[in-house]
Amino acid sequence: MSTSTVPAPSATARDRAQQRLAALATPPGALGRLGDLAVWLSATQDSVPPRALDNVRLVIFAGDHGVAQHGVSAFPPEITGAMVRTFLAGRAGVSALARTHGVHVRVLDLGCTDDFADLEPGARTDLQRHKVRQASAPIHLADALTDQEYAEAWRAGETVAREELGSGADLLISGDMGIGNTTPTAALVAAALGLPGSAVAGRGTGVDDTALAHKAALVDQALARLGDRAADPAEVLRVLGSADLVATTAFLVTTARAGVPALLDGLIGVACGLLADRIAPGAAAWFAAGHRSPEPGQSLALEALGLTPLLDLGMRLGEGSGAVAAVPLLHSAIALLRDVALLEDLG
Ligand SMILES: O=C(O)c1ccc[n+]([C@@H]2O[C@H](COP(=O)([O-])O)[C@@H](O)[C@H]2O)c1
Ligand SMILES: Cc1cc2nc[nH]c2cc1C
Repeated sequence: MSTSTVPAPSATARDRAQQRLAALATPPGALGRLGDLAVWLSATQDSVPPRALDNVRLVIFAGDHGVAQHGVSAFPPEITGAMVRTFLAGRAGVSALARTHGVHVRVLDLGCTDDFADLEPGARTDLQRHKVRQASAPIHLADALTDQEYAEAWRAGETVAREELGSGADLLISGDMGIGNTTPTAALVAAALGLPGSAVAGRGTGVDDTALAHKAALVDQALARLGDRAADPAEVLRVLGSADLVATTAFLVTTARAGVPALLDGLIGVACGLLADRIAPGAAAWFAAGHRSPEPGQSLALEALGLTPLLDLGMRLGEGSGAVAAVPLLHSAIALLRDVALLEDLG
């Protein structure tokens, strides 16, 4: 794993895109954030106007979390495997959105308790398996992963990113599936920003007030276990994360290093984006935020990354769904900077 700084998107292309935006046959600033988005895409592609995005790819990182056995979710852990099967059947929320918006979907199992052994060989083609372990350890009681498991999960995330980039991806999205995963991701944000559990804990799949207070207390217990290891972001990820969260972070770092933009989803994607930027400073310049989740930890992490989400629809599904829902806005931004006449051409 390399921790050096990530080269920034092209400043020259950004300046040229900004000039083109200012020269369009629109009142200054009239395209609002779509204009900013087009400028960002130009900088990441080193192209003015930006090229069309015709190979947008989503990888859903799936895994179970030991903490899910400790009263932090409104749903049982068995839902994780059941939803992976639903992705394979193309019937999940994100499947419908991805089909509508032409986004390619792939599912990677890093640590589901379900071994999917009963799946027909034909049905397995969309499920890649790199099972690091069956569920991470409960983070308030033990380190989520060993050093070896961490390294294995990191390599799996790097490999899947390279494969997706090798398929010609021009925008990558990370999605997640894992009952209980809003607890470790809240803990990751808390550790990265020096906040207590009560500031980051949210309702996830819809827990009541009692479970919410319990969740915040478990995050505090996990932070106390972490102690001064909080100074090392890779160690934070190993102790408080999981195989799927490590792989997601590696995927985002690898994407940024390859100079390809990524669209972040809800709490899970943004928490991993924050860790990616801590592990590989500068990575965040390659990220845009698809949507705002009601999870407080997501808003805190977005602010720390300097990102404003494109959509604010109250979505809290995960799976990459909020990012996929924002993909049409990227197409709109590109079309505007590419196709609108210049003021000087009006005659
Ligand atoms: O992306 C989000 O911000 C988000 C917010 C709430 C729930 N989720 C999804 O719900 C699951 C985690 O919720 P929980 O309550 O089990 O921690 C997991 O599969 C996520 O994809 C995701
Ligand atoms: C049904 C269901 C679908 C999900 N998708 C992502 N997280 C989820 C959690 C549940 C409970």
